[in-house]
Amino acid sequence: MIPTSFPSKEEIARLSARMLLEIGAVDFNSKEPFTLASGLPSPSYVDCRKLISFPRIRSTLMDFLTITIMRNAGFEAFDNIAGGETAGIPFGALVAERMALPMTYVRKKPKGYGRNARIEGVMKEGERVLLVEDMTTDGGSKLSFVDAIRETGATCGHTALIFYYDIFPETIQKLGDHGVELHYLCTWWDVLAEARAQEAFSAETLDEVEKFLKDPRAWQDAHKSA
Ligand SMILES: O=P(O)(O)OC[C@H]1O[C@H](OP(=O)(O)OP(=O)(O)O)[C@H](O)[C@@H]1O
Ligand SMILES: O=C(O)c1cc(=O)[nH]c(=O)[nH]1
Repeated sequence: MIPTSFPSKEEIARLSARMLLEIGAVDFNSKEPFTLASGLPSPSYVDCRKLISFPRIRSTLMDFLTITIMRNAGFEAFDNIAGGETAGIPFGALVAERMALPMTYVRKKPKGYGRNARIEGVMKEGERVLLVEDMTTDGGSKLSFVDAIRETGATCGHTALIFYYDIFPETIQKLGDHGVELHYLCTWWDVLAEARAQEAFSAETLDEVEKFLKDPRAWQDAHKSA
């Protein structure tokens, strides 16, 4: 069903951060950092894939994402919703259902056999495609997905996701230079504020994470061989 009530951006961010914390989708470990898709280390990791297993939270967040897309980009702005392999696919399906639009998905790489496609489902020339993903760190995967969509002759000027790192200042610029606008529900700053309010992790852990969030490149340089 198409959502018709529009909570404020701030309320959406606060509630989304709380939901991610409540289901244990947020992990902090500065002693054994996570390796990101970019290959770089991080003391924090958000696993939005877990959301699909929690129907109440999943449904509320997908309503929030649909509202955010319509409020920011327009109510009739898209013809086709594309999920990014892998984590973006279920969210793409859930948003497409809410917006009553066709759905497709984009592979990270051509399949290698069969049609050797990167786009699955039907995507037509001239269609306005919204790329739906779970999250973005530095936007690298989004550029590749958008390029695959554009190769079909469709247009793609927007990507919508649940979680945006918001610590690499060049991310929005990089996407903007590629003609892509970013829409999201919450960031590390929302999660950190909520984690502090709830005392969800030790103060020492949160201080170390904040150090990373404030200067991620310096933190990564110091932990590259960790
Ligand atoms: O490159 P960015 O735009 O900053 O986003 C980071 C990517 O990392 C995750 O995917 P991952 O490579 O872990 O694959 P998965 O979706 O198959 O789990 C996530 O789903 C994003 O696509
Ligand atoms: O950049 C990534 O690979 C990444 C970071 C993160 O916090 N969560 C995730 O699923 N991927």
